[in-house]
Formats: sequence, structure tokens, C-alpha cells
Amino acid sequence: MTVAIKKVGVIGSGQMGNGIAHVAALAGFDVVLNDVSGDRLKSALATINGNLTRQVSRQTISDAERKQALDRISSAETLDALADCDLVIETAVEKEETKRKIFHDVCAVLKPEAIVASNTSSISITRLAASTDRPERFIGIHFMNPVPVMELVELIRGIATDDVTFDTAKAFVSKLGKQVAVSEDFPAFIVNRILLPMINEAIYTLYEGVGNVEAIDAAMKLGAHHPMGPLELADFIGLDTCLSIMQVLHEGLADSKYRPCPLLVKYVEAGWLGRKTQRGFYDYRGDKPVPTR
Ligand SMILES: CC(=O)CC(=O)SCCNC(=O)CCNC(=O)[C@H](O)C(C)(C)COP(=O)(O)OP(=O)(O)OC[C@H]1O[C@@H](n2cnc3c(N)ncnc32)[C@H](O)[C@@H]1OP(=O)(O)O
Ligand SMILES: NC(=O)C1=CN([C@@H]2O[C@H](COP(=O)(O)OP(=O)(O)OC[C@H]3O[C@@H](n4cnc5c(N)ncnc54)[C@H](OP(=O)(O)O)[C@@H]3O)[C@@H](O)[C@H]2O)C=CC1
Repeated sequence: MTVAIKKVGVIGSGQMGNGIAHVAALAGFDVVLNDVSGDRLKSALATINGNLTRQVSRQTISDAERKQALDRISSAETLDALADCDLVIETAVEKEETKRKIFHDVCAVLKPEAIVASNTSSISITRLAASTDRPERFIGIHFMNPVPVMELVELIRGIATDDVTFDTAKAFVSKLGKQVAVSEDFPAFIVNRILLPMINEAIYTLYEGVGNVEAIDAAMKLGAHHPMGPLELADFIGLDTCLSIMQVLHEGLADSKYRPCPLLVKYVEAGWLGRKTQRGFYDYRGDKPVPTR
């Protein structure tokens, strides 16, 4: 059994939030996009319009569909605007305390039957669910970046998630035209349990001087046919998010093989978070990315 989803709230309008709002609106859902920053919301709407326009120019959607999708998205700086949502997807920064505060505040305004989901990359769904008034209607819906392009969404049940919530989330993901992979609730789930240690190892390879940025990325692109090199991908994901995921793996599985590379820590401490701050393993401020090591 599923419940009807018509209106979707998206909390956090960064790269994942704008992608989730984009695909949900294109699939016919009404969307309320929330962020603490009005500037972020403006730039998220501009990004969504840019990505939709590119889809029009590639003839994957019509201009009328672009306009309808944009009309379905409203933006809000406060959580009150999410009160009549049937499903809310939190996709703010990968910090457990921030997410817990958001769930506390949003549950206070939501109708009791609304489903609450997190797009967390790594944090325990059971633990996040326990910070809400509705653990049975809480679930992990984990999209991949870039959301409009990637086919997969991981679904993660917490210990209390009920069948209706799971079936409704599954139907929602399939209405977006994406495939589901079901993961048990272990640190970083499936994709990031495998992908992030690989990225962390690439950073150790750089840290130990085995190769420079260009050599490491070229090796994995040309030698293993990865679409992006691991350092380019780390910059794309965001180095703060990469570090948070490694910390969750390290703490949650208590195994030294997940120790975040000190060089990753240093980049994050410098505020060099990758593409979103224009500097990470590459410097994006010029015409083309230049390696920083
Ligand atoms: C951290 C987590 O919790 C989980 C994660 O998400 S881990 C990250 C998972 N993602 C990846 O591993 C991405 C790896 N990279 C890739 O697959 C590819 O490099 C890529 C799809 C991002 C770009 O592909 P590309 O062939 O180099 O570029 P390009 O030809 O310009 O783009 C391919 C398509 O993606 C679209 N695209 C590229 N970047 C985009 C973006 N940021 N947003 C929206 N669409 C985008 C392009 O418009 C293009 O669409 P069409 O095929 O309809 O024309
Ligand atoms: N990057 C990736 O490849 C993937 C990330 N994820 C997960 O998605 C989530 C978001 O990641 P991503 O989009 O990359 O991060 P970004 O840093 O791009 O965006 C996060 C957004 O959340 C906003 N924000 C912070 N606090 C709040 C709050 N209290 N209420 C509302 N909005 C808030 C931030 O605003 P401000 O900047 O003003 O603080 C920012 O706009 C994380 O949990 C991440 O792990 C999942 C899959 C892939």
C-alpha cells in the first residue's frame, strides 16, 4: 500500500537540493524548496532553469515542460511553507546536528501523516529517525550527483520504517524515472561504502607522492574507464561532504582502514571544498581547472 504524494518539500538548496527539486517538478510534483539563505535559493532556481534549458536544447523535454516544471517550484526561507507537504526530503549539509535540528523544527509544522526523508550520504537513518516524532514514517532516499543525470536512488529503511513509507518512497522514486537499490542501514550504505574509500585512497596516493593530481585522475580515467578521476569527483561531490562520509565510516565501523587522509582534512580546514568554493584538488577560477598539486 502507498499514500498519495502531491506536494514535496526539499530542505537545503545546494547542488543536491536543486537537482531533487528539478526532477520532482519535472515528474509533476509541486515542490517547495527551502534554504536558510535567500541568495542560495535564487542561485538554485537559476541552476534549475539552466539545466532544464539544456534539456530543451538537447530535445529531451519541450519548452512547455520546462516552464511547467519551473511553475511548480516555489521557494521559502522558513519551514512553515512546508506545512502541507506530503513528503519532505532533507538535503542540507552532512552534519548530524544540523539535520537533527531541521527534523525537530520541521516535524512541528508538518501534518502527522507526512513522510520525512533524508538524502544523507552516510548517517544512520535509524538514529536520524529517532530524533523525529515519526520514526515509522522516516526513510533514507539517497540520490546521486548530478541528480538529473544519475539513474540510481538508494532507499534505506530505519529500524522502525513501516511498509507503507517504504512502498510510497519506492513509488515516488520510480515516478521520477529512477532505479532503486535497497541498502541496509549501515554507515554510508552501498555506493559510498565502496566509492568513498576509493576516493580517500586516491587522496593518500597524492599525499604519499605516488602521483600528482593529473597523473592520478588520468590513471583512473584512462586505465579504469571511470568517467571522472577520483580527485575530480571528490571536488565535484564537495570535500566537506567527502570528509564527513569518511568520518562516519571511521567512527561507525571502528576500522583504521577508513581513516580520513590528513590531506583531505587540510583541504577542508583551508575552506578548499572543491567546485562549490572554486578550489579543491583543482583551481576552478580560471578558464580551465588547474591542479593545486
Ligand atoms: C556523495 C554521495 O552521497 C553519492 C554520489 O552522488 S557519489 C557521485 C556519483 N556520481 C558520479 O560518480 C558522477 C561521475 N561522472 C559522470 O558520470 C559524468 O562525468 C557526468 C554525467 C557528470 C558528466 O558526463 P560527461 O559526459 O563528462 O559530460 P557531458 O557530456 O557534458 O554531460 C552528460 C550529460 O549530463 C548532463 N550534466 C552534466 N553535468 C550536469 C549537472 N551538474 N547537472 C545536470 N546535468 C548535468 C549534461 O547535460 C548531459 O546531458 P545529455 O546527455 O542529456 O546531453
Ligand atoms: N554532493 C554530493 O555528491 C551528494 C551529497 N549528498 C548529501 O546531500 C546533502 C547536501 O549535499 P550538497 O547539496 O552537496 O551540499 P551543499 O553544500 O551544496 O548544500 C547544502 C545546502 O544546505 C543549506 N543549509 C545548511 N543548513 C541548513 C538548514 N538548517 N536549513 C536549510 N538549508 C540549510 C546550505 O546553505 P548554506 O551554504 O548557506 O549553509 C546549502 O545551501 C548532504 O547530506 C550530502 O551528504 C547526497 C548525495 C550526493
